[in-house]
Amino acid sequence: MRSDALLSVRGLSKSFHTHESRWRAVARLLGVANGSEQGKQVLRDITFDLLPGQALAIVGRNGSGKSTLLKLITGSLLPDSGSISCCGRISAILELGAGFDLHATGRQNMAMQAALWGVPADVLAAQAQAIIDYSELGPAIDEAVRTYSSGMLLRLAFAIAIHAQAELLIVDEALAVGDARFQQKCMASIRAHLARGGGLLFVSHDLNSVKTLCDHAILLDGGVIVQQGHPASVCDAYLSRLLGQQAPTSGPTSAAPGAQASITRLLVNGQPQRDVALKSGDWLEIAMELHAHAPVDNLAAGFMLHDARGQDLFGVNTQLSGQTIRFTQPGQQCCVTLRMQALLGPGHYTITVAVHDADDYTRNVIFWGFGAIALEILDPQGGSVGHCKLPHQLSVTPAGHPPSD
Ligand SMILES: Nc1ncnc2c1ncn2[C@@H]1O[C@H](COP(=O)(O)OP(=O)(O)OP(=O)(O)O)[C@@H](O)[C@H]1O
Repeated sequence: MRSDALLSVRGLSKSFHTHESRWRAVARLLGVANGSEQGKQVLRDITFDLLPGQALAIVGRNGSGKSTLLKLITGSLLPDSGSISCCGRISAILELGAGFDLHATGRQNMAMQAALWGVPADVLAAQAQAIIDYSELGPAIDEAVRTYSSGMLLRLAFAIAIHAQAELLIVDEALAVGDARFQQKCMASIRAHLARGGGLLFVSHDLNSVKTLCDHAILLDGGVIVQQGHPASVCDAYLSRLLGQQAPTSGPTSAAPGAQASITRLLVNGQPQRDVALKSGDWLEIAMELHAHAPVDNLAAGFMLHDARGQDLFGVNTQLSGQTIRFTQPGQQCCVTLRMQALLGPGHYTITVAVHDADDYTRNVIFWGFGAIALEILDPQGGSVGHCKLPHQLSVTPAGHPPSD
């Protein structure tokens, strides 16, 4: 264990004994029966540390064990083996509404939840109005929680969790139900919590949120950690597994084994280059040549621009622009060309290139080049900040005299 860790998880394993007899459960608890013999093992030998100020994402497909891991950490489940140590209090939003008494009001639930997380009564009394204001629930705070929408449940749950001033905040999927403005407010509060040296454990299928919020990620598959590291590469590895590919392809183009077509050439501004530097406002051309190995219908070729954290900024594909790629016999070829004006702020970007089934990007994946092209935008003129460099006019005129067109 790292001495500076906020949360330390070592060799954690968990099985569920769904059809276990009472006698066998007793024998297992007494250590005279092997727990893994009969149970379904959902987590195996999980080890990681979470440091103060760190935001750690756990990603993985449905059933990979993410929620079980969070339940072990919050103590609502017990592990078969391994240890968990946390230097501080934990506040968690696991399933929205879980832990709330649906017949009690928001205000009453606030008091019950705070007590559950060990918030002292005087701290709660001092914080109560701030929690209510933060939730923006207004008079609904005195209505029964069973009448709340999922967005209102999130407002209450998050307001309580963030004001509990726990060292470790755990959020499982919940933020997705909030409206955009409340989500941004949650994100800002989480960042402030991290800046104060708190930790975040974040489970989400929304990879953009993972990449925006977290600085480290763990990929769970079949109950084991299969990769950990920078969120962008862990998210790429996760998508790779979902798409049935071995590993992210960031280098030269390659065809998936047995694919009905392959990419024979990928040119960036007419060159077989993978790194390109442009001035803001320059044009970028990506040309991709496809070669059929077998008849195939209904393919789409697409491009996604990401920022330096891997977050999606702009995506386009042939299906979205009403064009279909179809090969009726082997040997046929086509070229897909994207011309795009780089109306971008200075910085580093990547572009993912993919060819897949037009209706379902997880099917018939011919090629998926994560961040296949690295783009640097140079902007000697400056004049604005942010990812976009939109055509604009900014003027100062005497009051009452709007600028003329
Ligand atoms: N109480 C339980 N009894 C038996 N099996 C369980 C129980 N809870 C979870 N499981 C099983 O454990 C496995 C992991 O479930 P878990 O909910 O942790 O996955 P997850 O990664 O959070 O999935 P999702 O993304 O769908 O929320 C699944 O196969 C699930 O069916």
